[in-house]
Amino acid sequence: MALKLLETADYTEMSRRAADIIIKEVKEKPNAVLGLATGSTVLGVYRELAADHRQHGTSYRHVRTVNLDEYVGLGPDHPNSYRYYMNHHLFTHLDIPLHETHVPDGLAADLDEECRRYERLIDELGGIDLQLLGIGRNGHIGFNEPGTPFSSPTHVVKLAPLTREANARFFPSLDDVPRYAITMGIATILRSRRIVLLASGEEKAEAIARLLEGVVTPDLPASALHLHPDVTIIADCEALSLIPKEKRKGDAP
Ligand SMILES: O=P(O)(O)OC[C@H]1O[C@](O)(CO)[C@@H](O)[C@@H]1O
Repeated sequence: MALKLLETADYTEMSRRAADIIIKEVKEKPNAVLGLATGSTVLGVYRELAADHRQHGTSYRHVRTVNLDEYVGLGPDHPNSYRYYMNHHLFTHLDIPLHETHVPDGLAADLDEECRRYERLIDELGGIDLQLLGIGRNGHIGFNEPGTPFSSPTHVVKLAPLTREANARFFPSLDDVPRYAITMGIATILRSRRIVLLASGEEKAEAIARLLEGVVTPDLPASALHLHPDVTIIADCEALSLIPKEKRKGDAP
């Protein structure tokens, strides 16, 4: 199945287009299950959702959310935990009940059981209607690093050096970046009914070029998306800078 590719002029337009898709989903299905991501790329989307909620009153009262991942060892009060990030950047700006928002528990005593609980939770919610994804420079989605089997459910992962280095900008030093995380697996992500992947900036150009080459391999975790029937990639010019112009419109190979 072909991935749909939407090129945008810049980060702002990328964020607006993604927010529009989410807002439409929530209007059509007020109790939608949204799969959410963290990182820098999606921040603009969350700003757009917050602004739309303030200005137009789109309601999230019946929406449920599940986040992709969380660092092992960081709790909700830690400013670098993904739970803290989500509360701070999105949930407190919407009318969504906090108990309907879910992030893996990075402090769980039994991490394997936490992974199993998270899988059960997603099933009990009825599955993910719309999953938002960023992409790592090495092509990771969630924290599924190169080599992760496509059949993987939610699991504990040892973070790749490149990922720890890329995320060190949020921490006092590289040493403070956790070495492990819990992440939805690739199989978990692929069970979502619809997927929207965002990419912005030149540092993502290589990963996007490899993804659009169309080779499906665990060396590039995002390439698993070629196996899904409904994926839209929204990428700005810089993220598409390694793709010839004539190949940037419509369906990717
Ligand atoms: O948007 P960023 O900060 O480049 O991160 C890309 C991806 O990496 C992660 O932050 C994990 O490292 C994902 O959650 C995110 O989608």
